Amino acid sequence: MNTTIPVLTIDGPSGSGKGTISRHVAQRLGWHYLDSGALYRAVGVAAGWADIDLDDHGALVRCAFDTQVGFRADPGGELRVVVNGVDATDELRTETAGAAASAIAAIPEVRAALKDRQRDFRQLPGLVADGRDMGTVIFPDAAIKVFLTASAEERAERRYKQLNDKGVSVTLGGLLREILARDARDAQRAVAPLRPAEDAVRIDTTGQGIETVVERVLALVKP
Ligand SMILES: Nc1ncnc2c1ncn2[C@@H]1O[C@H](COP(=O)(O)OP(=O)(O)OP(=O)(O)O)[C@@H](O)[C@H]1O
Ligand SMILES: Nc1ccn([C@H]2C[C@H](O)[C@@H](COP(=O)(O)O)O2)c(=O)n1
Repeated sequence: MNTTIPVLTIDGPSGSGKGTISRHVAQRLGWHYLDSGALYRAVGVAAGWADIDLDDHGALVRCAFDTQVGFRADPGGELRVVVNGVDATDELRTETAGAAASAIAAIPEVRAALKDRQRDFRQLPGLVADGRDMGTVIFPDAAIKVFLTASAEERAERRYKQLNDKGVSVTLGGLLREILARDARDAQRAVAPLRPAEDAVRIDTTGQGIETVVERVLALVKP
């Protein structure tokens, strides 16, 4: 593992703002960005395209090894995710894809299959990596580790607004149930469960705007 390249890990539960904050911070620092959840989502979506049953662990592990995932910025600077040659960005962001990703992420061999791919993102001048186990398993030597939280109610409201803005019809109650179910599965699995690294700085973002949180994280990098 290359330990000379700086890494900032940002872990936390669904809707805590990991992706948003990580992208802003990476941009401000001029560092690379790893959306590790997109890899799990991509495998889940690719498995769906191939009609693989979520109980067929052997086929899911092969799918994790075989699925090609590419990241590229569109002309507006938005990150697009290409799965096996298909732009799957919108499909990856659905709650169905999130739930499938959470289910396959509980399979230890799937996690092992994706480990090196995540570590390959560690490139100069530095990396901001977001997920569930960035600080605990993938980059345990990271210099700065953040664990973002927010109340489940606020996370559901954020997701509700995000989906409403996209014209997706959902209910707040349904989103809250999905978030709580995903939190429980991600935190209770046997391997690499969602939890803060012992040396992580915990930031509760409830009631805090994006800019405030970005500045709090940047302050850890440039004390
Ligand atoms: N501090 C914040 N205050 C208000 N809204 C926020 C904040 N952080 C993120 N958001 C909004 O909440 C929504 C979810 O954020 P984001 O997708 O970054 O969360 P996430 O933790 O990466 O979720 P997931 O794990 O499901 O991918 C987005 O619409 C984002 O703009
Ligand atoms: N490092 C990671 C990243 C993601 N997962 C799993 C668990 C999540 O519920 C799911 C989707 O992630 P998201 O895009 O919402 O960040 O993928 C994981 O286990 N480990």
